[in-house]
Amino acid sequence: MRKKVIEFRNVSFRYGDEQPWVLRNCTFEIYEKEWIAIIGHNGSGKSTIAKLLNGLLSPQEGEIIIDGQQVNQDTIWNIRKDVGMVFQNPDNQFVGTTVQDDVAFGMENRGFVREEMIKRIDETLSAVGMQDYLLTEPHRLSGGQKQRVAIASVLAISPQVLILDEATAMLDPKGRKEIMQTVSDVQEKNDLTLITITHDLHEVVQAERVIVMNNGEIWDEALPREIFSKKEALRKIGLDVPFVAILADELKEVGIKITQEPLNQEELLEDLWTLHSRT
Ligand SMILES: Nc1ncnc2c1ncn2[C@@H]1O[C@H](COP(=O)(O)OP(=O)(O)OP(=O)(O)O)[C@@H](O)[C@H]1O
Repeated sequence: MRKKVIEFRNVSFRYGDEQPWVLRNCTFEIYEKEWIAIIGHNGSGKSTIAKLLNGLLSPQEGEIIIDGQQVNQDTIWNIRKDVGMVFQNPDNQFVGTTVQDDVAFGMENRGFVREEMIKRIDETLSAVGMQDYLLTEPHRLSGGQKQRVAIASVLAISPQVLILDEATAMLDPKGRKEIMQTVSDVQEKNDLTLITITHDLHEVVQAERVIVMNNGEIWDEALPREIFSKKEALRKIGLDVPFVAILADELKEVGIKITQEPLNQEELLEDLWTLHSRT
């Protein structure tokens, strides 16, 4: 049985006493080494969940438990070591004048010894393919390279949980794909629990489980295939479905017997190929 790493218990949150609730009675669990995608329309509360997870915000109601510890003022520093976050805009995340200074920063704050820091800078930058840029100034990097360095900086403090909050949103499709490949590799190598908050459907189908937010509430929680089979309902709450799923429906309408809800082109082609070989 997998270990529970994150637990939201009846969490409600608002940004001020006079403000509307932006999360209402949210309950979910996330297990070690799981890859969870959180999706939902703009303003549905996804980033607020991320900020609650590493203690940037505290809920007015309910409890958040991370690796057995309730998130509160006493546990916050331990929890920030356990939960690393990468945001949308890489330029807001740099503090060092060179790539290596930047990766060192989080470790310096946590009192790592120099030899360990050098080892981790080397390991984490190699893991994201940026080992040749140690002395480069961050502003000279491309968007994708900046996000790689941001990921290395987070990995350097060995978190259990990595949260990517729209971390690929500013990249082109090729850059997105490359970053997600890197993320998937580091997740596997470091046994990370991964939470990706995203509007990108390619990222969503890669996850093991999807949490769908709607107006601050959990609307559904299921495998990507189950989620994307609810096409009409998803559209009603302002979400897209993968093109390949729409195409599969249209093929069914003209009498082609698609057997499963495809998540990508390969699955649809495989299905069509099997049908073709039977006829
Ligand atoms: N600092 C803040 N002060 C007041 N309200 C806020 C603040 N940050 C977010 N909100 C509001 O809280 C609600 C949820 O915002 P949140 O950023 O969590 O949504 P989201 O699902 O991540 O949206 P998006 O997909 O646009 O990033 C929105 O109505 C937003 O306007």
